[in-house]
Amino acid sequence: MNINLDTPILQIALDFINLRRAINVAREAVGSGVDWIEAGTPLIKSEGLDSIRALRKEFPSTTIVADMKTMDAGRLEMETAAKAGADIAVVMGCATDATIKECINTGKNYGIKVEVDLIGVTDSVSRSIDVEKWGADIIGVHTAIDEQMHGNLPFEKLKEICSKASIPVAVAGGINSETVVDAVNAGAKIIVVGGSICKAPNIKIATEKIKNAISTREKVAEVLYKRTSSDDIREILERVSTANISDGRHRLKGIAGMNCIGSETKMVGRAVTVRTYPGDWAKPVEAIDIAEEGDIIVVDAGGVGPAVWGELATLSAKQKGLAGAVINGAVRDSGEVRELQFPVFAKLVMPNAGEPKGFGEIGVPINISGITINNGDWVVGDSDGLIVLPKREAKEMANYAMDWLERENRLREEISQGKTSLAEVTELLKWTKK
Ligand SMILES: O=C(CO)[C@H](O)[C@H](O)COP(=O)(O)O
Repeated sequence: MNINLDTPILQIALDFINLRRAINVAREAVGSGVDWIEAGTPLIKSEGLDSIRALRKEFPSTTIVADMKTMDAGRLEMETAAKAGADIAVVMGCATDATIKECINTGKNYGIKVEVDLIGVTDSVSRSIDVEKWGADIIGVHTAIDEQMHGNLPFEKLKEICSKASIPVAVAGGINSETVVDAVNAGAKIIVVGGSICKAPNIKIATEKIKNAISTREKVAEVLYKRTSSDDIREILERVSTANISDGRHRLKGIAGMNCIGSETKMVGRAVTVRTYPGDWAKPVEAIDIAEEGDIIVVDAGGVGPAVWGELATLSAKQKGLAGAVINGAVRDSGEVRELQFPVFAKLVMPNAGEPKGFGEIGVPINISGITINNGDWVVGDSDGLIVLPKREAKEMANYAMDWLERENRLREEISQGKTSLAEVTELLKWTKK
């Protein structure tokens, strides 16, 4: 095959574990303008090289890329990919020189192109020069999905690598309809897009958006398929659910047994922690004045009454622009609190308050239902309950949560479009433990 470099090529990366889902998405994407199809590494690992055979059969005239991510045994892996029907196969740039050379020679022997993926390579510019010298056909500039969760994108070295390479450069790693323009402007000839097409509820619209951005070089605004690199994660946390955050963090435990008073249950903010004693409402109320706009007062009053929070505290917190309150103890005036439409999560509701004695502390680590909360940690509440994001890990947790939200958007669409079930769509039984 010859690679036509006149216009950038759009390659879809099918990062599914399930071949049937992958083929359905590929069908829609190719029909909407995707040029090349990549069998993603998770697909090849879960369904084997049969995934390449199936794609070849389904798309006889489309270029198929096998993202083998070869690290060793270069000859065998390139040979089997070629025999399964791949046109291009991928070896890792961080593999040994011997493996990369073996892949390139095998590619030449079997008539497939070999791409060297520079994921994780420290000196990616000099590695790209070396692999071109050895006869590689494509250089892949790539930011790993896991790295994307820390806010990294593949553009840092892209321009320099493109300017030095005389073979095509492919770029991958969280490309969406905005960043694709940066990729093309930097000189990338092959644009690899996984999530922002494969997780889209509407594959046609998602593909066309990216195709348009490539051809016009104008960014098409996107709210999903973005990862934040800053600590200002409020916008993401307002979009995702506590379930998304939990799933993204390997089913992280939330705080159970706290109910929200009122219908306004979504709450996002940084914790101002308060440790007090049953019924002593002095420190919780003092904390309202210390807190800043958007914060959440999180009180540990031992999980028992009398009440340490009520209508007037709620009104004060609302007026100050706080985002909510969590009371591991009791709340009163629930009717009035509800009317104020301010999220207050509490363990108990009772009529009697205690006295403001002034014991306890503000801004100290507290523990509610086995979950530690430090002052400044992010807290998210919704109709499922509460979840805490430790401040040092919050950015990454928010990005993973967003990824889960995007995946569920796609699954929801597949379930409703196919009038089928979650088990059916995901082939659940096939992928459960044997
Ligand atoms: O090879 C991959 C991961 O190693 C992906 O296929 C590639 O990163 C494209 O997917 P996304 O656009 O979701 O980053």
